Amino acid sequence: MRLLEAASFGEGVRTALQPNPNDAAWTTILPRTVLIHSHARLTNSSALSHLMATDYDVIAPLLVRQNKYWSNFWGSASGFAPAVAAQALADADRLGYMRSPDYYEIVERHQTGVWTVPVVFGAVVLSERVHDTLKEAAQDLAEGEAGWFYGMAALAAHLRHAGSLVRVTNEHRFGHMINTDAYDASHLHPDMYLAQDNPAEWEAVYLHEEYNQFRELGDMEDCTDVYRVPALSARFAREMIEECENLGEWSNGQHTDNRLKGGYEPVPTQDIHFEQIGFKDTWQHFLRTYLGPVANHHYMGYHIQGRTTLDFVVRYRPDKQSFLRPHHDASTVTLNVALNQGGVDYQGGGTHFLRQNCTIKDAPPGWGTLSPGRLTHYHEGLKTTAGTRYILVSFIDQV
Ligand SMILES: O=C(O)CCC(=O)C(=O)O
Ligand SMILES: [Fe+2]
Repeated sequence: MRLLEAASFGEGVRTALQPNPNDAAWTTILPRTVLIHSHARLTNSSALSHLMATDYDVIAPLLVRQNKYWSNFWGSASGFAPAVAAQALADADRLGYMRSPDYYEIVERHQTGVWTVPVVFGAVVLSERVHDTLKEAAQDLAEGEAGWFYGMAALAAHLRHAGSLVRVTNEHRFGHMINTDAYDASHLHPDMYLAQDNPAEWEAVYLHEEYNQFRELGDMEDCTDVYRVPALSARFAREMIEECENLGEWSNGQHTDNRLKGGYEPVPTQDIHFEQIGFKDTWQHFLRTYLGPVANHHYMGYHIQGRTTLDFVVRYRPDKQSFLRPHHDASTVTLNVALNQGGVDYQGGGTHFLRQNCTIKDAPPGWGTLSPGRLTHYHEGLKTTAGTRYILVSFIDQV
């Protein structure tokens, strides 16, 4: 097997099929050619062997964006000029998407099988029988400039001319497509914002690795109704600090705050609100999807919808704001997540609950605490005596 990486469809196919003539291995026709786009994730480790076991001219595994209907095949298409191979590229230009009546059934795997379709993207296995057609399509594409879409559309036009059928199979779960529509390069860490778009990838990197064990963590001894939550990964914690420091627009910790509706903050911190770094939507998704089950487990009957009064990152420093005086939060439940390591990155600090007389201190980055707001858990931020302490705070309400 030979593995090739290419920046475009044309380049990839040309390199695979028209190789260096001095390289003897390249002059043989390969029994199969597999094209895989960087957005395709074949998470089923048997995906390729399932596909190789078939003997179709062209077969693609069904790959769908997570929680979406967007997939790597078209159920139907308009604009093919039949049997005019020379016009393949013009065809690709004219090609129009049409949804077939059974599209949803196939995407949701209510019906499984092998389906004949006009065009596929993402990942495709081609038999040696269509080698020449693949070569023609590659020759059609100008040096390096044709992208994946035109490449695959031109290939589909050539295959149609040659009488070869393009198929997609949903007989197995093969994997999914990455969604980069919302990728915003203006963020320092754009992937951190894609929790909703690519949940599997996001969870693997940004959710705490022990998240699923939250049920095993009971009430904290001597700290009634306060719960430790394995919320976010250490990498999330680091990147969140970097994202905030990259923006650098920390408030000055004064009572007057024009980011707030009333313009007044009774218990001001030096902070950056999630609106300022464009993280609000992602955070609401996190609360609904991941924190909701935790809150409902510990505080029976409490369902988080993603509504909060404020979400922000606080920065404590001995020379700037170093502590926060006792107060009640404007929340029903507060989530307070450590973003860096007490005893290492800073000295002192911690959350002290006055009525319960307990202190949460030196939690590892990514670990959070849930505590009731407004009435029972009067608390303060203890003095940071050296270094910089960062925490993420979210004031959560059910309605
Ligand atoms: O420093 C802490 O852990 C407490 C922070 C806090 O109470 C708040 O931001 O409302
Ligand atoms: Fe607070």
